Amino acid sequence: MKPKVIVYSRVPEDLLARIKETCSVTYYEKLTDDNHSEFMKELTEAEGVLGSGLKVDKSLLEKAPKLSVVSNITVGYDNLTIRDLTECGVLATNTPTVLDDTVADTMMSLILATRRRVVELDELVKSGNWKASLTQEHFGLDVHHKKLGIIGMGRVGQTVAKRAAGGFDMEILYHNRSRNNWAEETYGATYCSLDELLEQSDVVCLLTPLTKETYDLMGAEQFKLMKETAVFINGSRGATVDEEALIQALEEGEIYAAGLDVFKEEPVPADHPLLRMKNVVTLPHIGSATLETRHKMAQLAADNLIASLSGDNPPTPINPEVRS
Ligand SMILES: NC(=O)C1=CN([C@@H]2O[C@H](COP(=O)(O)OP(=O)(O)OC[C@H]3O[C@@H](n4cnc5c(N)ncnc54)[C@H](OP(=O)(O)O)[C@@H]3O)[C@@H](O)[C@H]2O)C=CC1
Ligand SMILES: O=CC(=O)O
Repeated sequence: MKPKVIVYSRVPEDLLARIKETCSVTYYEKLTDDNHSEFMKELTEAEGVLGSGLKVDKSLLEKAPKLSVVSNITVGYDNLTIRDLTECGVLATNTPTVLDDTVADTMMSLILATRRRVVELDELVKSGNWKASLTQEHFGLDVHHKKLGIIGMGRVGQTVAKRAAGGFDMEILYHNRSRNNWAEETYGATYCSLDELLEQSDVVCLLTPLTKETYDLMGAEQFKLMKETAVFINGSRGATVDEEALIQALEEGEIYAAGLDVFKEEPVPADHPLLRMKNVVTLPHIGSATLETRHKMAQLAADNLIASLSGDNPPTPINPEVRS
């Protein structure tokens, strides 16, 4: 008999068909209040779940006694309490690497948009307010030959460094808990303490996972260390930033601008103060959202699910010790 799985996010048709070859699938394009009770009922029989964002911890695992794999269609896995999954013998998988280039492109777009005021100037032109040659008050700041500080020099961070160093002649600084020799040798990246990075960078790009350690990593103290001409870019998770402190830093001119792909509450409420600021460029958490990359991520998630359920080692496990 085919194992029962729940796919709880929208996935491309060809991949859904592939999963159906080996699994009996209950499919929800997304989880809503309307399908919640049906989903919870299906979960009691499910051996696998695949999608993005479902919070999985002990309380959910108690209601899913047959579950053996949770396949995330994301690289970040702050929605999963890995200790609980491992204790219950449930494999967790994610989708690293296949999205690095696309997410790095998104980060570059936020860097360029904030420093060169792309969105603000687009609005000026479209609103009919371009009446004469622009003067200094509308000029932006350079990106090329500036210092880029990457907090979280991992797979995505390195891919941003590649673009910034190779294409924009930027000098790369970085902060991790441990040294990244490869980034140092390949991109000439310099390891710094967090404070040094904040003090020296013209662009600060946050790309750590969300963990207990990185929750509110950027707060009032950190923004005060940044240059008045520096921009802050967040591609990690909204909860790595104290948004009140960010608003204050922007209002008081402690930093020049911010580019945000992620927010503490998503979707961000329409009346959020950050959305009223000209020097804030926002995106709706679409770092990896191109058709090509989202297909690759869903494919890897499907490979992880199918391999795990057939007793094979999945390509990208988070807690492989479950199988040893
Ligand atoms: N906006 C979007 O759409 C996307 C967002 N993301 C986010 O980006 C994150 C990073 O992805 P990826 O690059 O693949 O992950 P990696 O694990 O490859 O890189 C994460 C980096 O963060 C560093 N890090 C972890 N904890 C800390 C800390 N407390 N202080 C400083 N540095 C830290 C790690 O180094 P060390 O261990 O040495 O500290 C590592 O270099 C994801 O977890 C996700 O949250 C990813 C993809 C898309
Ligand atoms: O936020 C996206 C991810 O893949 O993580």
